[in-house]
Amino acid sequence: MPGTVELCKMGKGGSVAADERVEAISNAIRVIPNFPKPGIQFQDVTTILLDPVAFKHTIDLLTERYRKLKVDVIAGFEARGLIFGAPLAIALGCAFVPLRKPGKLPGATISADYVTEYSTDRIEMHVGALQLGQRVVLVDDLIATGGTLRAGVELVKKAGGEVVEAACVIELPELKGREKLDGLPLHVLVEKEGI
Ligand SMILES: O=P(O)(O)OC[C@H]1O[C@H](OP(=O)(O)OP(=O)(O)O)[C@H](O)[C@@H]1O
Ligand SMILES: Nc1ncnc2[nH]cnc12
Repeated sequence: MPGTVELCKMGKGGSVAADERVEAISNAIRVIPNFPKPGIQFQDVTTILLDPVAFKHTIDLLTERYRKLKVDVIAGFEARGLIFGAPLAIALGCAFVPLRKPGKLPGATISADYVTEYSTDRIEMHVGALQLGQRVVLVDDLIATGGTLRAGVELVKKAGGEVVEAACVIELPELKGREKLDGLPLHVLVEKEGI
């Protein structure tokens, strides 16, 4: 997979080199053509979850990166960002804030609308989930057009937090999502073709 090694120069990490771990993660991702719409190459991360070694490599690589930064909060996007974000927060010993689809959070919320590769949607965050000035890393499984992450940045800013970086397991570079992030650092483990 071109580019994956360069995307993940961690120095000394676990006992397995970072590039080998990235390759194991990349190999564990299943591609489902034409889901949920014709023309979409769906990058299915549920097959990472079936492989405990690849799943652990994913959380370990992200932990090694964010242990070095001062991070107060990991914010993960429903649905698949919750899967990777929550164990990362545990590993870092910091708070986890879920960013959820409309109507799912029971308390008062703030929201931001966005457009993805195949849908229009909204994310919500609980009022009071973030404290003023907290340093936040946004986590999702994948960046495509960048609409979801951009909405996450908007939400964190509305709540008075500071987004330090965004982290995704997968980037679809052809969809140029990075360009929507206005220079926010984006850390990805694997690049894939999405269309
Ligand atoms: O960069 P973007 O174009 O915004 O697309 C990326 C988003 O799309 C997918 O979620 P989806 O909207 O399919 O929701 P789901 O995880 O609930 O299925 C993916 O998990 C990201 O959250
Ligand atoms: N190609 C893709 N695979 C998986 N999730 C996605 N979200 C947006 N585009 C996607």
